[in-house]
Amino acid sequence: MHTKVAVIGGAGSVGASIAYALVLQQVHAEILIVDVAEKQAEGQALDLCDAAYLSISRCRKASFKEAGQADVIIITAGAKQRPGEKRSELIDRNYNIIKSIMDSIQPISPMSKILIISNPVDVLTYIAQKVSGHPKHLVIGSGTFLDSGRLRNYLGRIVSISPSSIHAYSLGEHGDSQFVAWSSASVAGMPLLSHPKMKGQDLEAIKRNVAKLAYDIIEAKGSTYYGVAAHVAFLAKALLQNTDQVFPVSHYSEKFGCYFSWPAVIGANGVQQSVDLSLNDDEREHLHKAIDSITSLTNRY
Ligand SMILES: NC(=O)C1=CN([C@@H]2O[C@H](COP(=O)(O)OP(=O)(O)OC[C@H]3O[C@@H](n4cnc5c(N)ncnc54)[C@H](O)[C@@H]3O)[C@@H](O)[C@H]2O)C=CC1
Ligand SMILES: CC(=O)C(=O)O
Repeated sequence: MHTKVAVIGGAGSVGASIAYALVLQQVHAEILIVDVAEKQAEGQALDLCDAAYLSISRCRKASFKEAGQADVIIITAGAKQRPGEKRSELIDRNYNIIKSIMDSIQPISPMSKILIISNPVDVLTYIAQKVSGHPKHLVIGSGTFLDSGRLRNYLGRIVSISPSSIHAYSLGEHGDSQFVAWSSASVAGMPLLSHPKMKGQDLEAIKRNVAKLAYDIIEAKGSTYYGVAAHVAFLAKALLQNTDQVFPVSHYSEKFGCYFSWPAVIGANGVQQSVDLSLNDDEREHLHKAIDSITSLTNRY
């Protein structure tokens, strides 16, 4: 099969769930499972092959070198949070892992799109681009795509409307400083905050509860993987099928000199365009705080 999607860290919970989501979403590609844990990678690939019988996807274990030639290279390798631990606390453990992976997959095919998922994702996306020298628009972090999905689910329950009819973004950092762009949020063509069921809602509490969901899931079952997997498979499809869909993902900003999560048009050329979304003064202040939080870590490298 010509099209290839590599999942590095594919033996782990997030990587294997992404591969499974790609199979279930009928992605027409060969999915390459790559991991330092070779035996587990072999097991995951064999298990996924059984599922792929009912799909147009194919699946096998592969090497780091093969991953470097894939159309989309998804990186989920690395340490995960313990209950109560912040994503930013993973940086020392995951910096070396991302750096060694970027070295082991060289030479990277010039048109490969690299999708970073490992946490802290905004910081590691910056590092992956910096150490590989791969073009900035082809290195993307999953950012707040998952948080925005969680937000839309939460708001959908409040207004009793399908989350797919709600347009609202969590932005900035896939971490504790994320914020909601309330001023641009809409439902069924009307400003979200004008919806009668949004009257009297505590917006700060909504934001806090959405940002806390990852902590709640980790506390309850040790880690999160299905939510992120479904979102990342969707993103990979947009890259492969050149859909020009808009997703809030971590991408490079020339203005701020770092990666942070912001809506972008995603297609075969990676980030095709960063969306010109306007923020009010309060949201702009939150954006600057999120950027400070990210750059306080990236500045170390
Ligand atoms: N961005 C997001 O929205 C989300 C990110 N994550 C992050 O994803 C990462 C992975 O989480 P899990 O899959 O739950 O962890 P896990 O422990 O189940 O899997 C991690 C995998 O990485 C592999 N690995 C470690 N070093 C490697 C290397 N140098 N090369 C290749 N593979 C290597 C391990 O062998 C293991 O299979 C964590 O950093 C976690 O915080 C998790 C959920 C959501
Ligand atoms: C773990 C993580 O980053 C999340 O579920 O949001």
